[in-house]
Amino acid sequence: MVGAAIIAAGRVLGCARSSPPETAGRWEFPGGKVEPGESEVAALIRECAEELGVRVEVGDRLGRDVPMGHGRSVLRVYLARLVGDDQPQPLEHAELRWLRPEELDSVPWLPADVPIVAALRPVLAAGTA
Ligand SMILES: Nc1nc2c([nH]c(=O)n2[C@H]2C[C@H](O)[C@@H](COP(=O)(O)OP(=O)(O)OP(=O)(O)O)O2)c(=O)[nH]1
Repeated sequence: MVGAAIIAAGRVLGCARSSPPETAGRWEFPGGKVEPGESEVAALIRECAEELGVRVEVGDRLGRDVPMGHGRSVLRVYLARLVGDDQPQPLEHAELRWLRPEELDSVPWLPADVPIVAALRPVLAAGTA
C-alpha cells in the first residue's frame, strides 16, 4: 500500500475516508494498492488522479514501512507536490484538509499513519520538503 504526503505552502493534504464503515471518518494520505507490474511511483500518480483529480510529482520516502492488516501488507509513504495549478477535489474522500504542522494532531489518523505523521512533523516545520 502506498500513500502520498502532498505538501504545498508548508501544509500537508489530509484526506478523510468515506468508506468502508470500519475506516470511514479516519484520516489518511491519498493512495492505495500497487497493481501488478506497476511501480510505487506510478501507483501514486494513478491514485492521486483517481481520488483527487490532480497530477503529482513524487519525491523522497517519508518515514518507515508500517506493517498493516496483521502483517499481510505494509504502508509506504512518499513526499509529493502538486503539478501546475492542479487543485485536489474530494472525488472519493469525505473531506480534504490542508494541515499545518501544529494541526497534524487535530484529525483522527488511521493507526498505520500515526508513525508517518510523526516523521512528517519536523519535515513540515523545517519547510524543507
Ligand atoms: N490510501 C491509504 N490507505 C491507507 C492509509 N493508511 C492505512 O491504514 N490505509 C489502509 C486503508 C485501507 O484498508 C487500505 C487502502 O485501501 P484503498 O481502498 O484506499 O486502496 P485500494 O487500492 O485497495 O482500493 P481500490 O481502489 O482497489 O478500491 O489501506 C493511507 O495513508 N492511505
